[in-house]
Amino acid sequence: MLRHMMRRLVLFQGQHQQPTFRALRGTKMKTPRHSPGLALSIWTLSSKPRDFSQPNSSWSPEMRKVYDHYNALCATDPENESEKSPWMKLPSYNRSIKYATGGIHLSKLIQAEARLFTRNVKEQGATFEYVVFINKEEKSCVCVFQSGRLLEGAPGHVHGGAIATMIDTVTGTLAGFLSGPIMTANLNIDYRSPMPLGSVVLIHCVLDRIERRKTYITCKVTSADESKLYTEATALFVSISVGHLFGSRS
Ligand SMILES: CCCCCCCC/C=C\CCCCCCCC(=O)SCCNC(=O)CCNC(=O)[C@H](O)C(C)(C)COP(=O)(O)OP(=O)(O)OC[C@H]1O[C@@H](n2cnc3c(N)ncnc32)[C@H](O)[C@@H]1OP(=O)(O)O
Repeated sequence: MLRHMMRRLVLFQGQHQQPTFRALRGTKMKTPRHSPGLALSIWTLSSKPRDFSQPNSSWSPEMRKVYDHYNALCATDPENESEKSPWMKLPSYNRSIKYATGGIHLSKLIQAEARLFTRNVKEQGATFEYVVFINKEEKSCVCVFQSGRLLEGAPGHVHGGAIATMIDTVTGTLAGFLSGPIMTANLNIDYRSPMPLGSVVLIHCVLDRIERRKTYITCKVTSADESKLYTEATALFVSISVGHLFGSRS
């Protein structure tokens, strides 16, 4: 019975509205009989995932203002409907695997009820509040990020590891958007000035270049008005087969 249910699972990538990783290398995939939202769940969690990129009451007026600005850029101009905006807002879920088929490693992951690191605290505003907007034409993205009280490092300021987490997440999101399944191979960070805890910052990322399996992204973190530079980074992502995550190197 369990095996039958497992076969009906489909692998999801959290940052995209549509399932993108349809197949694990070496495993046969079946389309679920029901739509993902209606499919039987083998765990007790809601089958309708929460989109964390929606505004919530923990957001400061500044966070909301910057979000509204980029969200408006995503809208199609009503006077020129044939021209689609290059901007799009990415939805964000707290689990990358929702319905998946696979072997023992994958079922262990499910049993562990894995959650995305940046979205695993229920209390809104306590840790990472962020939304990523991608510009498809420019191969760039901007993330609006509000740090919460549980991310303190130096007194009153954001922990360097939390900043690195956000840089990895946003550069990785852009690299994944452009190149498909990837993993971080290298991340270089220069912390230029301390980031006040609770502040709203922008994480700007742009594609530098793609060489074979390597996608290079550059990143700058600034204040919301872009007058202050907090952090600079470069990141290298290497394209992988999804099987790489489950022990296969093919
Ligand atoms: C399916 C994934 C996506 C899931 C998304 C789910 C949705 C979730 C939603 C939202 C998330 C937002 C996004 C988050 C993103 C964060 C991602 C992470 O943090 S990943 C965790 C940290 N990273 C690791 O644990 C990697 C560990 N390392 C490895 O597995 C391997 O070393 C790997 C894959 C990086 C490369 O191994 P090889 O065997 O496949 O390939 P080789 O041949 O070694 O390298 C290929 C090329 O890359 C260069 N290279 C490799 N590592 C390098 C390095 N450290 N520095 C410079 N070059 C390197 C090599 O020299 C080679 O270059 P030449 O093609 O020959 O020119």
